[in-house]
Amino acid sequence: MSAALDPARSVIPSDSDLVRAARGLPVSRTPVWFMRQAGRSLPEYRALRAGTGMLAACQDPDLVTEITLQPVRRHGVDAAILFSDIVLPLVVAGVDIDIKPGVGPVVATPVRSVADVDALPPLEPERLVFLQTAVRQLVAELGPTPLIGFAGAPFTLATYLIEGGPSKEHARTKAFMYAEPEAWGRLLDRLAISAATFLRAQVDAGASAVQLFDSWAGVLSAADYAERVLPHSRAVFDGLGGGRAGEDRVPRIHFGVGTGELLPLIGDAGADVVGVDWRVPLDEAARRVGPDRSLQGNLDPAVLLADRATVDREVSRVVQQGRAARGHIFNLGHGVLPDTDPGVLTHVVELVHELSVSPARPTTPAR
Ligand SMILES: Cc1c2[nH]c(c1CCC(=O)O)Cc1[nH]c(c(CCC(=O)O)c1C)Cc1[nH]c(c(CCC(=O)O)c1C)Cc1[nH]c(c(C)c1CCC(=O)O)C2
Repeated sequence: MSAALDPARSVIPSDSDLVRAARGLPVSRTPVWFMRQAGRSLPEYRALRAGTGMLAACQDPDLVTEITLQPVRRHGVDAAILFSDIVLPLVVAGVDIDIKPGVGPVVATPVRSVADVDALPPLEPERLVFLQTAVRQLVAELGPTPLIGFAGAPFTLATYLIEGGPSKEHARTKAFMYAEPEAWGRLLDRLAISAATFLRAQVDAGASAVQLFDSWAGVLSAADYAERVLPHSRAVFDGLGGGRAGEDRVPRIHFGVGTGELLPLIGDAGADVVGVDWRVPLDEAARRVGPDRSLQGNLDPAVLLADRATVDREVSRVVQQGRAARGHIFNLGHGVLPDTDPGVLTHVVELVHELSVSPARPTTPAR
């Protein structure tokens, strides 16, 4: 059952287990949600999306609301994540991008020169009315369950703009970064402003936490990341406003794949929570990130395709290793794979809760 439907867990989103874990406060049980929890693993998603393009769906507040709620109802996860996409701020600003099924974002005119960078249209906040409508509707429907807003980080968005689509090596992106440092800086500055605008709109409308996805940052060395990328990611968080970590601002989660060597830096960019993929165990990740930040992760999404005994063993290992962190939000190490059995996801939510119930903060009110 979702927290929204469970009267025993009458909390407000800003005091939910997710927000508390992000701040390193005691929780009633380890909060759990899944990256890509809304999407093709759910038959109700496939039914609702039939006949509507991905980018059209993301700009329809009623569809966004319904799709975002589907996994909360079905799995009883501890957070909703807004149904959207990292390229949406670019699309809304007028950049010609399509999301091709089975491929990902494809850019009609890739960014390959200083002139291309300067020609990128800015994101006008007035164009985000649909987004704020969706967030407000969601906050009303979700009750005590927090809504996570998100944006793509400047580097990861730059990879799509420069490559023109998904890429493994990101060779053109790196070549541009090395050969055109000034244009690179200008591109990432612009992307940081648009990401901050996109996040700000969601927070102003009531999102309880934000996640900045720098999915492909792991292709960089720590030195290049620190010098050429981190300052721009930090600018996104700075542009979001609010004070230091605490009650006066929504928690910030920062995630990338293959970032084992970058974990301390990812935290330094301004995160309260560092997202970890499956490559680094959470106890080791906690050492790398230090005592001032919480962790999110990190079950290998492929484990969910294995037998039940393997799932249970791996879930319990992740819960156990997560205890080394200041706070732990259970998640996968990357998004739900489309052919995942949704029943297994529901089982994982129940198991994480069972394994982590804490007597220190009972879920039913004391008499
Ligand atoms: C790199 C990236 C993208 N988009 C996103 C990232 C960062 C996260 C990550 O590292 O996976 C972020 C994203 N995209 C989507 C969400 C929704 C929220 C959630 O449930 O996590 C989020 C958080 C929906 C989506 N975004 C997309 C889908 C699938 C489209 C569909 O259902 O038709 C969904 C549910 C499309 C998309 N968009 C993108 C890709 C690679 C794809 C997959 C293409 C495919 O395999 O068909 C770019």
